[in-house]
Amino acid sequence: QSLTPEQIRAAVGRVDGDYIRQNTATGRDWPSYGLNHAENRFSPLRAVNVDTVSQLGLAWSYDLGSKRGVQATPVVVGGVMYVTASWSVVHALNARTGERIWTFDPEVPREYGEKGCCDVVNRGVAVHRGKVYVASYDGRLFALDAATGAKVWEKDTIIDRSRPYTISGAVRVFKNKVVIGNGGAEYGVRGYLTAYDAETGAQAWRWFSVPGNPANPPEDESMARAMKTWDPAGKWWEAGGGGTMWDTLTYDAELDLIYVGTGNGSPWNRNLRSPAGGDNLYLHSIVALKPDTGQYVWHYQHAPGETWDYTAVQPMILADLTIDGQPRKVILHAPKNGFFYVIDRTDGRLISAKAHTEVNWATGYDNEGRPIENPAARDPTKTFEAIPTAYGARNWHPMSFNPQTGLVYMPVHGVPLSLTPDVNWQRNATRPGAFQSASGWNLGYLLNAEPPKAKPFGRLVAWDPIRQEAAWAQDLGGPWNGGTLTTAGNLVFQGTADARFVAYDARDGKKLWEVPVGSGVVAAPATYEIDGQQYVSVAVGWGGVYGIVQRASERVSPGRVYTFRVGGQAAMPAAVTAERRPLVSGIAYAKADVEAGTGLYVSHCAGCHGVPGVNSGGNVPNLGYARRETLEALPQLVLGGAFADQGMPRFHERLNEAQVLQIRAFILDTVEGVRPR
Ligand SMILES: O=C(O)c1cc(C(=O)O)c2c(n1)C(=O)C(=O)c1cc(C(=O)O)[nH]c1-2
Ligand SMILES: [Ca+2]
Repeated sequence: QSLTPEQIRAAVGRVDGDYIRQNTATGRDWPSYGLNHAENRFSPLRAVNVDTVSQLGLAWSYDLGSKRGVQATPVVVGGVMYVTASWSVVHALNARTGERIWTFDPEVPREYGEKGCCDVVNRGVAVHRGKVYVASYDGRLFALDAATGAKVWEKDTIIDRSRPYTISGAVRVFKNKVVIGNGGAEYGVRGYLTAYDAETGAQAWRWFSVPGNPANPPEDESMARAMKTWDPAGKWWEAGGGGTMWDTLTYDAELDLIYVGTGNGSPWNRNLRSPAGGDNLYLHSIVALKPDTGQYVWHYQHAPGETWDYTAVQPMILADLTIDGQPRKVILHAPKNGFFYVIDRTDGRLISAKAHTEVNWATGYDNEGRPIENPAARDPTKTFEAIPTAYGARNWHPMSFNPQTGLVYMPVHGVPLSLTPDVNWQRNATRPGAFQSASGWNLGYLLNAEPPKAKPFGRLVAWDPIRQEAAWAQDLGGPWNGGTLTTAGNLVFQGTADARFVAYDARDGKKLWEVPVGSGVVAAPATYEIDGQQYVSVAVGWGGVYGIVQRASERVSPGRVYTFRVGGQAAMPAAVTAERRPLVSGIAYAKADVEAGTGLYVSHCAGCHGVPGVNSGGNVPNLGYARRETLEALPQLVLGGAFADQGMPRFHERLNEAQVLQIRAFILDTVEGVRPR
């Protein structure tokens, strides 16, 4: 049952692009993040199917030892599973038994935690010719020996260490090149994608998604063209411009192109970034590049002049569909902005775009493939409650496409947020009331300065991309549910925010099976076969940008991989439940401090700790429910760096004791406002 290093080396040694393509027919392994290069997450395995799914039982579980978000899709080859947990730690497991083979910890300095917007997460590894590749949160890329976890090479992918670049995304390997982007556009960075030789780590190419300083020559023609779509008066290059490529990436072997989705602008607010307007290429676009050189081929920009933290980085799927009687090679794409896009991947032309949920920033698309905008959506003087919000109608949670049913299975959600133009924005200035500005955020908007009116929701939607309409939907109660997997057994698997793992009939959405798991689930499941037995695995661990501050389940177990098979008999691990504490009370505060404390809380604390007392917190505690002793000692804890090992900054250079007491006054006063009487 146990695997020797020789067996592992032989199994992973075989993996390359051809291997991944051949595996598409059998689905025996799960050799890359989205299963195959099309990233459709459709497994041809059918031993687990609508008739047998009710017999699924636990085969094994494995404790990842993490307390923050777990977003990885496990990669499984030849009976070995590679899965990542928070802080970019890699675990190699025997996929038959759950036994640990090795772990690799890149030892991300915990003070790096605040340099990323959205939790210290990692979406997974790539494997190729005997190596495992992972990118760490602090931007280093590692090649590891698949059998031992020993480091083969390491590269610093960050071009400017004075900027808060981070990496959350899963690495991909295409044509013997390791490709990785990065994040940081909430802070102010210039997005780029880099390819490295898989064997040696030597840099092969780099493509920037937005232009740099116009005083310097553009890197290539695509940058020369892009430059004309930005107003130099905005000095966008000082704030980096954004366009970070922090998630989706696919390879089209047929057309020999890679497709990458780009992110939002830095700062968010275009009126400040590029005052004269302009499309601001290549923000919020899908860009086709040549895999050998990184050369630009075409782009499609869904949201010209992006200004709402909308991003095109949400997972793409490649498919061949018959549309109006014609066979079409398409990209299926449902980014944050609420539309579902079908794009011709031979030339980047829009075939169709349809709102799949409530949308108020645009009413539809014109014949040129441009959105018809609602003018209020970028009014420089008024608050706009964009729908969807920056949390997206969808986010990075992977969707799947089942060619048998013709349906795309996507987690859809809404988290309300209002945007008020921040006319006093100054780059990198810490300003009370400017969200997370003390950590270096550069938005150019105030968040929720006016309370939003929308209500949060979450559902699983089965979308027909040809008819551009929903075939069925399941209400999931609240936002931020896991990614999906679909199979030839006509199943859809999804973990939920309220800590369940569920299987549905892919045809009609009927719920067929569910099991409680140890915490809310955000990652997508994987399935594979070993010795004729089909397994279904999901990495569980609540987190991500919404999960930091809120949760939908009181189960708060550490990150864990659960693996199921028909007839599995293992005992489910006991769940850890959040300690139920009352709203904090019994501490005196000065009412006069509340106003100043509100501004400081928003600029220093809100991004991780949420709004005190309105909910019981996410994977970072809500201070409205803190122990009294904690709040009594708040100045020492905050200024002394008591939680530095968990990623909380030591604030002694940013705050003084009087200011921490102002923050505490805000916390306590907010708690009084929500305390039931
Ligand atoms: O602009 C960026 O560079 C960037 C990076 C990331 C990231 O790397 O995780 C996220 C976002 N933006 C973002 O807007 C967002 O909603 C988001 C959610 C998450 C998450 O892991 O839950 N990451 C990110
Ligand atoms: Ca962003």
